[in-house]
Amino acid sequence: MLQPGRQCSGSRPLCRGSSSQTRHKMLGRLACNALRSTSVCSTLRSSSSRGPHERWHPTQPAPASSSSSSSSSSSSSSSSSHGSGHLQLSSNARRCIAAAAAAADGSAPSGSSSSNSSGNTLVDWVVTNGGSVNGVTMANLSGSDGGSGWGLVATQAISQPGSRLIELPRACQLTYDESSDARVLSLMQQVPEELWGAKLALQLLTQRIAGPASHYATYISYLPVGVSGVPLFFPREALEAIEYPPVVEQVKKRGRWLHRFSLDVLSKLPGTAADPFDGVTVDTNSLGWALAVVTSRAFRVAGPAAPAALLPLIDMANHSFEPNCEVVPVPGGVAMVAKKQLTSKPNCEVVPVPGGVAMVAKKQIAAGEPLLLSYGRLSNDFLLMDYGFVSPDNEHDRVALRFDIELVKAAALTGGARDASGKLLELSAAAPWRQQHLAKLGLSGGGAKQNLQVLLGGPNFVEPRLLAAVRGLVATYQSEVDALTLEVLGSWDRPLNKQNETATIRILIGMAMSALQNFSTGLEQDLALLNGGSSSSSSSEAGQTQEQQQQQQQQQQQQQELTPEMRTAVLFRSQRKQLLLDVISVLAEKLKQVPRIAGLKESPVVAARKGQKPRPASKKGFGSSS
Ligand SMILES: C[S@@+](CC[C@H](N)C(=O)[O-])C[C@H]1O[C@@H](n2cnc3c(N)ncnc32)[C@H](O)[C@@H]1O
Repeated sequence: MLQPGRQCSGSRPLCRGSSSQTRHKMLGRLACNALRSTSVCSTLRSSSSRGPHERWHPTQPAPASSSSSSSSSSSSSSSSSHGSGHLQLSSNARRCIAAAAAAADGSAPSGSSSSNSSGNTLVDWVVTNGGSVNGVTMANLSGSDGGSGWGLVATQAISQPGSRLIELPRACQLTYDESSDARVLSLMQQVPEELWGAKLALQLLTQRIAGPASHYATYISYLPVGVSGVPLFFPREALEAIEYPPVVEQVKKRGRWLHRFSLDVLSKLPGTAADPFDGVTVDTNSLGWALAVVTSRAFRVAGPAAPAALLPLIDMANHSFEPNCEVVPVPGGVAMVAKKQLTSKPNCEVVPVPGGVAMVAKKQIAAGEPLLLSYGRLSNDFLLMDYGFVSPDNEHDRVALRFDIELVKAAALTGGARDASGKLLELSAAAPWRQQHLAKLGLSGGGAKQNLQVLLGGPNFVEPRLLAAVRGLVATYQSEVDALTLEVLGSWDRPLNKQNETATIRILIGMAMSALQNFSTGLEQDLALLNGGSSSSSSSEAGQTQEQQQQQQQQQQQQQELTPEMRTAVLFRSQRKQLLLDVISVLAEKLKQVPRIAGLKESPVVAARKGQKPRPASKKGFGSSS
């Protein structure tokens, strides 16, 4: 599932992240993940090492490789100086990219020799192309804004919320519409709708390959060489170390699509009339780079149905959940333009001018303060997959579980759930009314409405749908469930009865515990890894053999040498565990409170046993039934 990019003001997220590292290492990893083929991996892995946050440079090859001997129009250049397995570039591609990079003098924040030293060129480019930049500059904030790489900073105090800091007319946005190259549009039609980022990636690649001829050459020279934090480029061991199937599967799916599309579609283009890439073969690596740039930076300015856009300069703003800026659409206008035939009467006409976008201040901002945007209310899954970082204490974070009745049954055992007579609960969803209940929640019955992913975390700690499902499964009688709306069943305020609520909470605890058990390590071990192996569990114990001690030392050394990707993977999974533990502790507290809930009745079974007349389930106070 790809996340839609950021939208303007208030709706979905807008931008996607970047960071960088060695391009070829990254590309090799992408291919490895996609192909799982040692030979291809080792071929692509031969790489030169580059520092983080590097940008394209005149001496640096483009992320597009020649089709080598198979391409008629892209005669292979001499092989690269980076080693025998290095990807070869067509001389055409080299020329283009070199010139594109030469169009800018900017540099990457790492301060490496190949990087731009300022963002002035990009600022100038925006202004030259009809945009405006007021009191903003690009800066390497070295993480002081909570981000990484380039950031934006206020050069003067901004006293008025709503002040336009950067304005980009349509001409400054890298996007596509019906007037774009028909060959690119035709390629885009072969991209599945949910991979919206890949469509814009194809457009980005045409501009990249066009080199200095591209209107966007300056902007492209500021794009990161690699997007290292994004798991699409993780080595296999780091990807597996994430240990969280919703992310790992999605990353693999993206990798597989990239590989297939480049092989089945893009590799066949050179030499044909359908080729928009000037004879340059766009391979998995090139497409992967473009996709990662788009998913980490693109904005969906015109809503999820319209094409995404790259917004030069604005996309240098780093993310915060408490941003001081936002991106808003600027309404279009009209312009009076001369007709082609000036001799005709009238010789002028009024034409609509499409709207642009602006980055505006949300609040007062002091001079020197970083300018930050929210990329959206994203869980760490999406921050990691699309932007390559995770946010600690992310209130939008959730852990996704797959709803499966067998897992719920196991969770009932793990959580020690009991039925109204005190016996261990034996759940069954077999009764038709239970199936209907689950189907109403989209958790059974198949069909388009089925979505088996349920979430833990967030303000309710448990997705209401899951709470409603479990309460329904635990209920003894159909009438208990039928009497209530799904909304009521999914609300913590409206427990069914004491026994049902107790068993429900125990099952939910059991689900969270089972999810924790799916990880191969505990939270403590992860924290120790992140802290360089300094946990008490890793200290030498008396009575250890020499071999054991050596092994332990080796482990500690590995811990200290966590690669950046491994570190990200371990950090991510440790946060999943922390979230699950938090959910368990809140649920345990709720469990304690059940006997104290004022007015909460006994289950009909217990009530009957105690000789009370069971009250019929009532809709009173619970809203209308659906
Ligand atoms: C739209 S770009 C922002 C500009 C980017 N820093 C650059 O150097 O080009 C998004 C990328 O910036 C980095 N980034 C942004 N906000 C961040 C944050 N809060 N923490 C860590 N990295 C962040 C990530 O690499 C992300 O993929």
